[in-house]
Amino acid sequence: MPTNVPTTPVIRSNVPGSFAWGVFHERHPKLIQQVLDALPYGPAERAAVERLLTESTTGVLEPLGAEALDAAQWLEWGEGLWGKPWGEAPFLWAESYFYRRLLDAIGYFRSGAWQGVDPFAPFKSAELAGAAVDDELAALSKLDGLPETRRAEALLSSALWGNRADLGFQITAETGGTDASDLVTDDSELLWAELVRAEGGRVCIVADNAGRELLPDLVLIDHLLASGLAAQVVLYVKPQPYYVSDATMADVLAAVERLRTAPTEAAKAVGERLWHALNIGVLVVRTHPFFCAPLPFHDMPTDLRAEFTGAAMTILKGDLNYRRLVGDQLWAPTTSFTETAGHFPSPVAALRTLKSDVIVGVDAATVARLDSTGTPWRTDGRHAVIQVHPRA
Ligand SMILES: O=P(O)(O)OC[C@@]1(O)O[C@H](CO)[C@@H](O)[C@@H]1O
Repeated sequence: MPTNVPTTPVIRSNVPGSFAWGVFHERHPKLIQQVLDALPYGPAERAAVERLLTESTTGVLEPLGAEALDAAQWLEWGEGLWGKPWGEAPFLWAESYFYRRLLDAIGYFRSGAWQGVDPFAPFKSAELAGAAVDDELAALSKLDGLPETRRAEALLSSALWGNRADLGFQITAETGGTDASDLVTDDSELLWAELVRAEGGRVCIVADNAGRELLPDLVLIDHLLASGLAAQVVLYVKPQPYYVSDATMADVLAAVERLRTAPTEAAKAVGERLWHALNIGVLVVRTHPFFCAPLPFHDMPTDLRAEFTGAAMTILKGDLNYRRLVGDQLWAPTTSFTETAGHFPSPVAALRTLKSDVIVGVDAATVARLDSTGTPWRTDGRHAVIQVHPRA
């Protein structure tokens, strides 16, 4: 690259007052407290969690212990960063490592009683069992009477705004509510057109949060399969607990069960169809270690790239997947989506509510309007995008 071309700054968490700084210094302390309150960890786990909080706010990056199965992998990913303050690492990298170290601290991977116990399960279960989910499932019955396109639009919209139900975000969100909403870029027509164009193909969905986000995702998946727009859907989930409420296979099973045991016929029927779809392999759930890697999708390994190649469309849900798709950098918001997401191995769509500084693909007039409000529109979860990079 010529030396006089300015590069877009990578986001780091070392600027006091910035969103990224707040995640480490405001959100994580509250999260740690909630984790310690939610399960009766013993003195060793509690002390390790407290040490992690101190290290990640005032200390330097320490590598995983040599006994960890992924120690060598992380040593490589963190080359040049070990021994430096956490805030000097890219925000995307540091946050990902924080969650890996949290699992380490609570003994998730060590053989012993806490092995495999999801530290976020109490929050995820409470949300799934809550009255808000009852209401959302009951509302499904109303969709049955709608014309096909209205129904499809409603399902897409629920999957999009379901992304606001992110338990990590809710720890420090000031708005919390689901009232105001603003779709700052809306490529939904293009998304449907692309799905129709490639009708009967394989659609990949890279999930984000469990519970109130995964349920509408599953309902959308049911629609894609039932309408024939997709012959097969591959749903990608995290291989381990991550970013508080990110969906794992256990969360998929819990959500399907919640649908199957719902009090309304419409929700039950979706649950039954999804169960059957799993049985016959038209719905496949997959995972890959890279989904918890601290890197952008640009750097995905060859085997994962091969999985996405040939998909009719890949739909990426949520804020973190967006950051990993376009790069966790302070792009000018008018930078084109295709310029930043065009590296993805299949046509790609982002369904994301805005909960971090990264944003591309917004027209100048909209940026000016949003900036003039004086509100933190990039991070307050009240705005969203549907962005598509179609087939050439
Ligand atoms: O990916 P998601 O669930 O939509 O959002 C993840 C998130 O809450 O975590 C990060 C900060 O911790 C931000 O990118 C974003 O606000």
